[in-house]
Amino acid sequence: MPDARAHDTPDTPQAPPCTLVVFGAGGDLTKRLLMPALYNLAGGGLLAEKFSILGVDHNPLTDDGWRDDLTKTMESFAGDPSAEFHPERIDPQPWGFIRERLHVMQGDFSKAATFQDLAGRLSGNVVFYLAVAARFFGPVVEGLGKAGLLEQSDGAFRRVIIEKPFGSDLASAKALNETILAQGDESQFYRIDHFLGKETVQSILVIRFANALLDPVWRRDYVDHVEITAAETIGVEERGRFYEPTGALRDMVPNHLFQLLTMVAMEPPGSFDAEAVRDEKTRLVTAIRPISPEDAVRGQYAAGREGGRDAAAYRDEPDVAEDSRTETYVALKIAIENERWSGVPFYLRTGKCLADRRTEIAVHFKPAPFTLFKVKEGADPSSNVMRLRIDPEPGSATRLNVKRPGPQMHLSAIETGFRYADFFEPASTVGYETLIYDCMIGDPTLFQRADTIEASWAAVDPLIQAWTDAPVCFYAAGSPGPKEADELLGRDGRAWLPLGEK
Ligand SMILES: NC(=O)C1=CN([C@@H]2O[C@H](COP(=O)(O)OP(=O)(O)OC[C@H]3O[C@@H](n4cnc5c(N)ncnc54)[C@H](OP(=O)(O)O)[C@@H]3O)[C@@H](O)[C@H]2O)C=CC1
Ligand SMILES: O=C1O[C@H](COP(=O)(O)O)[C@@H](O)[C@H](O)[C@H]1O
Repeated sequence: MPDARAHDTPDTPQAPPCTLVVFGAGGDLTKRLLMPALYNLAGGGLLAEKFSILGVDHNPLTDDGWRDDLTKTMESFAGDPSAEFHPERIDPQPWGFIRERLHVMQGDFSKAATFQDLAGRLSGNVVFYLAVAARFFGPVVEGLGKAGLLEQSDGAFRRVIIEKPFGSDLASAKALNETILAQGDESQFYRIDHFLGKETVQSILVIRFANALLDPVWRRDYVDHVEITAAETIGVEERGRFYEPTGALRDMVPNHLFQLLTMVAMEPPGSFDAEAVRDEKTRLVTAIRPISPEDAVRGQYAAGREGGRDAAAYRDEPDVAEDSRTETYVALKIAIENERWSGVPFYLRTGKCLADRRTEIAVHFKPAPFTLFKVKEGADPSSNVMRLRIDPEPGSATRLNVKRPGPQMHLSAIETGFRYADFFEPASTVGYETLIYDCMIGDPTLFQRADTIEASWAAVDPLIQAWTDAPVCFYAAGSPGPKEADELLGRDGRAWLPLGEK
């Protein structure tokens, strides 16, 4: 069954009628993520009868051909646990709803004729989805602007969803913002970060601000340090061409990891108004002290063992140079210069081909102040750690000390927590449902504003500059990462939570 749990509560209104124009109709994102998301929205009854989809691609597709291709792809997901989206079966009703609304036109993104052609076909509300390589973001928005397709008249909206990566450094992100904002207003542009479509990421603000138990201790007086991990077991697979000039820092840090950082560290906004939330995010990112190369580790996977099999080195992957210095791993120590977090280090790590697939935030609290329970030298009670688990098993776990049963006052550290799956039905959503729906209803809360993106690039720019031609530290595929990353925390008398263990 399609699953639009995020929206299928009775008070969730249907999105207004609109045309979704998908640039990159024949692409991977369209097949693997956009179509499942639309299917789920249709299943939740959240798309209007007058909703339609118009694909644009330079490949010669026909309406029937595109419909058949997408039907086959959707059906191939059913029951395939390796697919991002794998319902038990594809329900013909919502898929039929989407299928009959699919239309496609051939067009080159770099040709003005494509946009003139589009202008002849569109009226009313339109969301343009740029499921295209980043080099086309600027040209497509310029094409739309010059053809008058971003003019909002007679109460109709024209909005543009822009995929990632948004720029490759501060200068390019600024230039891209300038290009797009010359064609329309900030309120028309929805810069996507798919981490914000994850239910558990959105839940961080609820956990922080809706629990009186946590809110007062979420600050430097009680928090010792925070770890943010986005570890993957997969390598770059077939994406070497994209990954070589990109690397782990650009691919994951100023976007996904900083979004997690803002959720866990921002001040409470005055309201859940989109601009109030985004103002606080920008304020937080702006408070990051420029990251010094001494507080950063860049690694690259060498050959190793992963999942009981030999795993290739990054340099042996397709489309990767044999002497590549692109990093597939980053570890950072970040300082936030504000009243709440001054003196509390935030350690971030992300990488490919690691020992574990895990996205989580671990808040390490300071030790209890009183040593009443210090049983013997070196046997202090463990510090409390609250782990907000995002992937692969959403939930949370908190380490507490309890008395071990027995005549003596001996302590044990236990973990108490919850798994979303124990309380809510498992979702087969892909995360893009929320984002597409929010754009249709004009709610930009979960999208990146121009100033947040620029502040994020500004924070990592010193590293990008310092790392041009810098060597990488190697780590074996399937390992927890380079030893230099352990030393980064070791210098501060701390250690990462181990990867490869629960
Ligand atoms: N795929 C994914 O899982 C994810 C992708 N993204 C982002 O989404 C965007 C799209 O990615 P993805 O779907 O993988 O990209 P693809 O290259 O698979 O899709 C782009 C589509 O546009 C077509 N195209 C290329 N050049 C032109 C042109 N000049 N005029 C018209 N059509 C053209 C391509 O055709 P052809 O194949 O012939 O070149 C292809 O069909 C990127 O920005 C990516 O970073 C973000 C997160 C995940
Ligand atoms: O955007 C990206 O994210 C994925 C990781 O996302 P997840 O939702 O699977 O955790 C990463 O693999 C990819 O390199 C990056 O471009």
